[in-house]
This record gives sequence, C-alpha cells and structure tokens, in this order.
Amino acid sequence: MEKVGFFGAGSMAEALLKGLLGAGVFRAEDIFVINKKNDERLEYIKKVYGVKVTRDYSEIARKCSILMLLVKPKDVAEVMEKIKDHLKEGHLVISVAAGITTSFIEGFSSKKLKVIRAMPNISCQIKESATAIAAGCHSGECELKKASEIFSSVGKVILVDEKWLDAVTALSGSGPAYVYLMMEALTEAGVRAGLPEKVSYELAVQTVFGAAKMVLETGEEPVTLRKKVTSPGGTTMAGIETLEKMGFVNAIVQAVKSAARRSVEMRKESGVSGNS
Ligand SMILES: NC(=O)C1=CN([C@@H]2O[C@H](COP(=O)(O)OP(=O)(O)OC[C@H]3O[C@@H](n4cnc5c(N)ncnc54)[C@H](O)[C@@H]3O)[C@@H](O)[C@H]2O)C=CC1
Ligand SMILES: O=C(O)[C@@H]1CCC=N1
Repeated sequence: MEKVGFFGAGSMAEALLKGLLGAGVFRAEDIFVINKKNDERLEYIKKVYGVKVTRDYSEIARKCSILMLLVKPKDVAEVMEKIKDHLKEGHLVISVAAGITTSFIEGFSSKKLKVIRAMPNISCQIKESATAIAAGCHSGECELKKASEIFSSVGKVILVDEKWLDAVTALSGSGPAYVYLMMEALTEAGVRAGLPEKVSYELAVQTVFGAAKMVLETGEEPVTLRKKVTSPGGTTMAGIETLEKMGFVNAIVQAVKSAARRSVEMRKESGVSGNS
C-alpha cells in the first residue's frame, strides 16, 4: 500500500484523516503527519487516529509517495522549501490550499513534479465532500485517477480545468459555512417566532438535511421542488417574497464573488504570480 504524508494537522487534515481511514483507503500506519509547532495537537492526532507523526520533513518525503499539502496558502512555500531537495518525479503532490496554483508548487523543483490541486470541503469528514480536482502540467491520467480515488472515498469528485478553482473554492470549498449560517439563521428565526431554541434548532437542521436529500434522491431540481412547497397564496410564498425583497439570491451571489476574489488575493499574498 502507498504511504501518504500530511503536511498540516488542522481542520482539513483531521477531516480527511477521518474520512480516508473510515473508507479504508490508507492504513493508519501508512499515514505520516507533520505540523508546524503544536506538539499537543500532533500527539492528539497520533493518539486518536493511530497514524505516525514526525517533525522530520525529509522522512515524510523519503517514505511517502503521496504528499498532501494541508497547510494554509501562506504556508505552502515554507513546506515546499523544506521538502524540495527530497522531491522525486515519482512523488505525487496534492495541494488543497485555496488559491495556490499547481505551477507555483511545480516551481519549487527542477524535476517534472506531478501536482494535483484539489478543493474538497469539510464534509470529507463524513465522506460527503464535493471535491474538484485539476491536474498540473506534469500530471496526467494516472495522477488524476489516484487523486480521484482518494477524494471519491470521501465524497463526490469532479474534474475541472484549473482556471475554475477560485470559483469552486468560493462555492463548494467555503459552501458548507454558508449552509451552516443558513441553519443558524433559521434557528434564530424560529426562536424569534416564539419557539424554544432546542426545538427550533432540531427543526432547522433536519429541514436543511431533508431538502438536500430530496434533491439527491428524487433527482428533481431545486426549482421544481421549491414550486411544490410553495402553494399559491400560502405561507411559503409569503416567506419567499420576503427573501426576494431582501435580496437573498443576490446576497449568495455576492458572497461567492467575494470568496472567489479572496482566493485570488490569497494567491497574490502567497507570492504566486499568474491568474489561476
Ligand atoms: N477548512 C476547510 O474547510 C477547508 C480548507 N481548505 C484548505 O486547507 C488548508 C488547511 O486549512 P485548515 O485545515 O482549515 O487550516 P488549519 O489552520 O486548521 O491547519 C493548518 C495546519 O498547517 C500546519 N502548518 C502550518 N505551517 C506548517 C509548516 N511549515 N509545516 C507543517 N505544517 C504546517 C499548522 O500547524 C496546522 O496544523 C488551507 O490551505 C485551506 O485553504 C480547503 C478546503 C476546505
Ligand atoms: O476559508 C478558507 O480559506 C478555506 C478554503 C475553503 C474553505 N476554507
């Protein structure tokens, strides 16, 4: 079985660990994890998931054929500097860092480094991620297949051109947070309408879950399902009219635009030149 190195031990690394181990894609003993300086966090990761932890960057590069960059965009360069002399053409580098291009990563090595840029989301923890992947210039079918296998074990995978990744990041990378905010808003709305908080929360969460499951299980589009809920002159229509008046759709459109813009900014802040 291949060995995989995790550079980063934060939220995304833990969500992926849970998903990948749960799916049996890697054995715990084949996963090596390193972080910047938080010993307690690394100990926790080792204890809970039984994976190997180290402070030796070269050990990971030596032992693992798949290297996953699970650090913040601004920290990608630091990791690459630390591992660049140990990189081989046989390595597959998979980066999930928002805004960071495959060409930026490739640029750290004189070898034809195989790089895949992926944008999963936090739901890989429960194997329900929506992940988009794009290949760098030295990656081909084989690398895409490998990355696809990894991420399809934790959810759905879509192959995209790298130029779409800022938009993908803004939509499905950040997307779970928008939906959580929707749940928070519905809960607060229920409380303001007189419901006890616990009741409101349970109804809000199950409503969001049921609505998504309806789309997936019936195959009907959201617009069709929305019309089925909206009786003429009824309660839903009153609610939807208010959402429209308050610019609900535009708010979502602007949110995704802002997030995509931020992905571009973070790329620039990380010292990456070029557009995508
Ligand atoms: N959190 C999310 O829902 C998603 C995050 N991402 C991407 O995943 C990446 C990680 O995000 P999070 O896990 O949320 O961040 P985080 O802040 O929770 O974790 C970052 C980890 O990187 C480690 N790190 C920093 N510098 C390092 C270095 N030089 N060497 C080794 N480890 C180092 C830190 O110690 C920490 O463990 C980001 O690039 C983000 O854009 C992508 C999709 C979703
Ligand atoms: O907020 C962020 O920058 C990362 C990328 C997508 C989700 N979280």
